[in-house]
Amino acid sequence: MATNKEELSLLGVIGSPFVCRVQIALKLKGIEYKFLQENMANKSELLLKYNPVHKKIPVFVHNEKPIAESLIIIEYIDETWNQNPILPSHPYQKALARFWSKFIDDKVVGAAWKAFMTVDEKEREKNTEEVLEALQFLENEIKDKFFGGEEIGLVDIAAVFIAFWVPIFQEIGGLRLFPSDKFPKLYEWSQELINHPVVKEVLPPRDPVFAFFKARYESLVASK
Ligand SMILES: N[C@@H](CCC(=O)N[C@@H](CS)C(=O)NCC(=O)O)C(=O)O
Repeated sequence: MATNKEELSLLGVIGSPFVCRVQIALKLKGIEYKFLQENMANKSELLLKYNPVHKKIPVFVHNEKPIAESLIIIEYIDETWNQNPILPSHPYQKALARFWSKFIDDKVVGAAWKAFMTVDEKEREKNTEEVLEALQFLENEIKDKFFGGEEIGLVDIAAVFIAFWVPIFQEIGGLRLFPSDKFPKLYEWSQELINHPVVKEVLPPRDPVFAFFKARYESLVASK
């Protein structure tokens, strides 16, 4: 547990899947922290100071020491606070968890975003195909309730983007990014995840997130 001496803060915005990942990890550990709301249209001095390389959120700050990149932050949290482990202890299982969470960032996040944020039909199709191909690997990978087994682990946290954000992009963009008939196991997993009490508490309310991305999509369509 964080002691009184620890100063913990998280720079982020509500509605970011990467920030949400860190919030899930902190909640699973039962760690209290201060949430510092960032303004992405006018990034704060603090963000530029703490993440001068990427200038992105989330940034987790532990006693004035900043850490960037959601998956790296989660590993740091897991190594710093032992309760409710997020990564497996066995080196091989740990390597697999890292492999699949990186796979989600490399193969799903970018392609899903590109499929959604374009009006070019060819781009949509190409990126949708990439997402479907990647999701098939994940569909084959689920053996238990969660990727982490009976409990939520690193891959589940990384994949919250698939469970919560991808269906929003799918609906707004009229895409077939995450069809439940094609990925029944992944769909069932996604429902378990978003209804898990910890995740449910941390997830942003769907309606404003939906409205935010819809407005972005409509302005993209209008600009073409
Ligand atoms: N790989 C990073 C991605 C973080 C990211 O893309 N954050 C977005 C918000 S959702 C951001 O800060 N964007 C600001 C920018 O690109 O200037 C992570 O996992 O933390």
